[in-house]
Amino acid sequence: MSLVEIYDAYDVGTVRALEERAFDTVGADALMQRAAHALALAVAREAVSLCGGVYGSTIIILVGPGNNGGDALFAGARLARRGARVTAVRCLGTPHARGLAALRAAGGRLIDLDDLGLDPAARIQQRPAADIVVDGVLGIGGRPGLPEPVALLARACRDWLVTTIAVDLPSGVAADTGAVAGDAFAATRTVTFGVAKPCHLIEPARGRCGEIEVVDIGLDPAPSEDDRAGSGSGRWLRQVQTDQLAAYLPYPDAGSDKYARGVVGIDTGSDTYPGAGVLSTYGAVHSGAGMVRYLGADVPRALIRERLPNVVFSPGRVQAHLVGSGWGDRPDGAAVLARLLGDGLPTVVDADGLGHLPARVPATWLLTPHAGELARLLGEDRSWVTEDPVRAVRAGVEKTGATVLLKGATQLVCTPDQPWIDVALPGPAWTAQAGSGDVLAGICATLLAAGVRTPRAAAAAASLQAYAAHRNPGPVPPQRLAELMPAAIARLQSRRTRQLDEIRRSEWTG
Ligand SMILES: NC(=O)C1=CN([C@@H]2O[C@H](COP(=O)(O)OP(=O)(O)OC[C@H]3O[C@@H](n4cnc5c(N)ncnc54)[C@H](O)[C@@H]3O)[C@@H](O)[C@H]2O)[C@@H](O)CC1
Ligand SMILES: [K+]
Repeated sequence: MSLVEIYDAYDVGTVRALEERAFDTVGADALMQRAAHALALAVAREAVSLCGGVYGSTIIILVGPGNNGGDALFAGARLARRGARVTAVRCLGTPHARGLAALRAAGGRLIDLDDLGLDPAARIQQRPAADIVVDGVLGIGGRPGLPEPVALLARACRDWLVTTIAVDLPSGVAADTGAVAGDAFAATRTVTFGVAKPCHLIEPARGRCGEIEVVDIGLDPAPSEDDRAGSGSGRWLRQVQTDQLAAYLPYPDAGSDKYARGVVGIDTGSDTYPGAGVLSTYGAVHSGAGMVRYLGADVPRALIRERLPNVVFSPGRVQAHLVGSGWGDRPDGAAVLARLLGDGLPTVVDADGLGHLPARVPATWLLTPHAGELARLLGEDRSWVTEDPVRAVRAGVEKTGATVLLKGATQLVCTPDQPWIDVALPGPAWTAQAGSGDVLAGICATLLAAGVRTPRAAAAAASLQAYAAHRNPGPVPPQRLAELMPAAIARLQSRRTRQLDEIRRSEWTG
């Protein structure tokens, strides 16, 4: 998956509300035909690249009992009319009647899943005999998980790397949470309709989607508050784009001094865990702070003094605080946080600091837990967080009043009184390593000290780290990745300059 393709995602209830409105204006049949048309085009493009054309390509259409299978069957009919050899495979229940009739009329055929000859006892399944598989088993009406032997087929397609195009979403993933409870299809490409759904943005489901294509079938792309409220959960996720990241970062101008860029006060690390203090300070220093004051324990202090001569070690004016990373069991933790609460400054609380939070904190405070830390904060199991990270990050905000950045494969930012949840740019898997979170906390604090609003600072910091990691792939240690941050910021600044030039030009010509 490339860095960013899609922007807003809505839960199934909201999508259903949008569809209801479109039924009234365009009609259900037209919606399905538009979906089938877009799907057939995507499959045809794949057939051209794999087989040199649609004519003569072999396509298997996997169909379930709902409209997802209907989309797939109508697309199969279009492809059969262009000379593809199309076989539909009945996977669950009774296929969409009109879709099946259209496929048959175009020369396609229907077989049962048993006819594919999968053997549950075999260690290695036969390769499904198709150039392309279209997964129309389950869409937004699907419950997570796949019954056998559909699960077996999903595994066979995945193991043989069969080019698989998912209709709306890969069957087996949970549309609203992004969870993958059991087996699910792993698509090469997912063609989704109207708007994206949370599973297209949240891991592990996102990793099953391959390239994602959102096609316009006539749904309103901007649901109203009523559409969202009607859905019960009202999930609205917004994927940060690289252009937005470039616009969110603070850049100094000729009149900026160190206070305009921001002074960060850091009390992280401990004599037992000095590395966290060093790394969070690296993060702050390399993401553009005007000045960093390190006010933590002696051992990290000595290490920082050796490595970063620009860091100041005396107390004084600061514009944002960062605490908690690598504190370990710190007896005065609660007292430190209570004192900071009185300061009224934006404050990042990371890692061990989260165990000392006052009952309520302002939304200018940013908590940066990973799944285990958020679970502890909420008195839940870690799995409660990972099975539905959107629910969990919202619960974190409700419990504390703070803005919460939930770290992990997908990084979510939730803040009080904002109806959507920001999804940071996805980073490469290499960023999952000890120390990444400490560096990230430092970047967050720098952006807060520069005056960036807390939720925006959190989404931008997490996205900046992912962006830098994408530009420097491989097992780059966190301190080195911090050192690569200036080049990433410079690149984003050039991008921002180009954006502003374009805006000015269009204003002149427009
Ligand atoms: N509603 C609309 O306006 C449009 C819907 N479209 C398509 O329709 C899809 C939604 O259609 P449906 O609501 O019919 O839902 P699905 O096609 O997702 O299937 C729901 C059916 O599958 C069964 N089922 C669900 N999970 C199961 C499981 N784990 N094991 C066994 N059976 C299971 C359900 O009992 C139900 O019968 C969308 O994803 C999209 O592909 C498109 O045609 C575009 C327009
Ligand atoms: K599907």
